Amino acid sequence: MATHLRSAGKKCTVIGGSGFLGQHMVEQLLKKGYTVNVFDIQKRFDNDRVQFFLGDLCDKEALLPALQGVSVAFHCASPAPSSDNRELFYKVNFMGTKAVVEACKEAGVQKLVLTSSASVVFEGTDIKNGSEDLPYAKKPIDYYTETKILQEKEVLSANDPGNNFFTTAIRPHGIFGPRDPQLVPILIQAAKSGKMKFIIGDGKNLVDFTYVENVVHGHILAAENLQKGSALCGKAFHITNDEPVPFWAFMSRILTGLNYDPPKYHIPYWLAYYLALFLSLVLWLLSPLVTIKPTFTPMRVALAGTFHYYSCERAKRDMGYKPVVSLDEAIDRTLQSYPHLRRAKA
Ligand SMILES: NC(=O)C1=CN([C@@H]2O[C@H](COP(=O)(O)OP(=O)(O)OC[C@H]3O[C@@H](n4cnc5c(N)ncnc54)[C@H](OP(=O)(O)O)[C@@H]3O)[C@@H](O)[C@H]2O)C=CC1
Ligand SMILES: CC(C)=CCC[C@@H](C)[C@H]1CC[C@H]2C3=C(CC[C@]12C)[C@@]1(C)CCC(=O)C[C@@H]1CC3
Repeated sequence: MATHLRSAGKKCTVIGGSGFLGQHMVEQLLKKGYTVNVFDIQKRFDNDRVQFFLGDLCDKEALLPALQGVSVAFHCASPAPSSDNRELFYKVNFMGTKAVVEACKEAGVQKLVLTSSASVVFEGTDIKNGSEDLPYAKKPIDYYTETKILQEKEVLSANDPGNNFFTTAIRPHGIFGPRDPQLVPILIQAAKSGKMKFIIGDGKNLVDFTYVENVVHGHILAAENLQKGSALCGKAFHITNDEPVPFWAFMSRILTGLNYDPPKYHIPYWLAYYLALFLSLVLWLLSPLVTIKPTFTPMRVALAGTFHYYSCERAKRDMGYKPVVSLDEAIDRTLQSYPHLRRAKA
């Protein structure tokens, strides 16, 4: 059945709809004819076609009005990984997600699609073409990821066909695109302050970077294919660009595209890792006196210096997923969208 027919008359709620991914979700859902509610802790855009509900997702009572009459809820809210706030990650990603599940059931929502993360299986060592069958990380790279694991387990185990409640999780990796507040802005900030001189390791490690519209496409396909007896029920799916790329080639392309020099000196992976670890220890000791957010954390060094790319064969097979925007086109569109980060040529 054509997508526009399947989506006719569908009403959905995007929890976290004011965020980077959330806003792109809202735009595509509206284009596909959905009626869209946004539930978020803040309102970051205006759109007459969207009904906004402001509140904290940890509060079930606040969520309920946003879920009335809705058939699909997309849960893509999370504190930013860089907030580095243990209590907040636990409260929002774990306890809050329990509240989301409860509220969906109480409001009679039939489908819940969670935005998880491919990092739930990443322990800081190489993953090449990893499938969804990899076990959850026993030692997740940070506390954000630890709570993404708890969150994903909570949502997948809530799948309950007997009560007409179906759940699934999308695991994207390295989302980028227009309005992303993380990847490109952090990279350019690091370049501006002269920190992007070194390639960690030999620079050959392949990584997935996934264009935001492909991530959105995966979520919408998941919602449309999630039904009684489908292979999606209670399962997680990688959504990638299906074009793994050397981490440092990708970074260099963004840097040169915005008129910054690419990194050219190599530093051994373990040296970078232990330097970052030492730096975080020093900053932790100094934290009662001063708060400094380092650019290079052990987590970022691990992400920058290892292979970690994932197979999206399961999504292709079970929901007919195929990236809709190629990596080349995605990078061009992203570069175009950041004129304010472009360095004036000397
Ligand atoms: N960006 C990436 O590369 C990847 C992201 N993901 C996942 O994708 C999802 C979306 O990420 P992204 O769009 O980048 O994140 P954003 O931070 O841009 O968006 C998340 C939104 O959720 C809101 N939010 C946070 N806490 C609450 C709360 N307690 N109640 C209601 N709303 C809340 C945020 O508000 P505020 O800004 O005020 O906190 C923000 O508007 C997340 O679940 C993330 O874990 C997964 C893999 C990769
Ligand atoms: C080495 C350096 C300073 C690179 C700058 C880019 C990084 C800020 C990004 C490179 C890979 C990104 C990434 C995430 C955040 C931004 C990066 C570290 C996530 C941690 C975001 C949340 C997730 O669920 C997993 C992502 C993995 C990749």
